[in-house]
Amino acid sequence: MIDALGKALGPRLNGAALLSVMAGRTCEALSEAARLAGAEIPVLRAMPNTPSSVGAGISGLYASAAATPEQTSICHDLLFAVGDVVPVENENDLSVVTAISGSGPAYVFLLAELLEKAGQQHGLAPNVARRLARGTIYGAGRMLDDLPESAEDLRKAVTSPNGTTAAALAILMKPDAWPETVPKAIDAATKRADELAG
Ligand SMILES: NC(=O)C1=CN([C@@H]2O[C@H](COP(=O)(O)OP(=O)(O)OC[C@H]3O[C@@H](n4cnc5c(N)ncnc54)[C@H](O)[C@@H]3O)[C@@H](O)[C@H]2O)C=CC1
Ligand SMILES: O=C(O)[C@@H]1CCC=N1
Repeated sequence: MIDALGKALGPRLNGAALLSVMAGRTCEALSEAARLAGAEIPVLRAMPNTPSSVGAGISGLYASAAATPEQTSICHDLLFAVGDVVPVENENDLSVVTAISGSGPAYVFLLAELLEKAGQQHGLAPNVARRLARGTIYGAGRMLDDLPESAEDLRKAVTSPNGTTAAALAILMKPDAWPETVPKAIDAATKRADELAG
């Protein structure tokens, strides 16, 4: 697709910079595609995420050496219009950025799905379970954003001694549960981003 796009746009690209949001595809491969299409242009790569659609995105941004500070600044501002921007110095880091924040909303949505289903299995009406699951994730996200405490400290503050949270976390924090599966999932997504480089 990028090759076809290059062919169509090539002659008009000179003087421009290319900001790609494609997972995996490297600046070098994109520069080469543009070069084949007759344009020598600097390439920058961003990894945004879907919360950008509600102005709450977070994007990793990498500028190849060929990009000018002005081009980098324009791309930063473009992404900043829909959320926060984290510059990365090494292009390779975009793979783990993709795994954490690019794909990350899906992990949170999965948690929302599972909380909602569990609530229903315990007899809550679907709309009640849905409101509770979504409201909880929204509120916890707000706390993470607004408060200076670490995620660990916020978790501990919810966990009353010998209470309900401790009972749930004893399952989720078993060594072969989230502490093992979350890093494994991030490894798999990072590896896939590397593979998508081609
Ligand atoms: N979905 C996400 O949260 C994010 C996706 N990306 C990147 O955005 C890109 C698109 O991802 P998605 O939107 O998830 O995929 P998608 O498969 O949902 O959307 C791709 C769209 O491109 C269209 N398309 C495919 N080939 C085409 C062609 N030759 N000419 C014109 N249109 C064509 C398809 O019909 C489809 O509407 C990928 O490179 C992905 O890595 C980046 C950050 C986040
Ligand atoms: O799933 C994907 O490959 C893309 C990249 C990040 C989010 N969606």
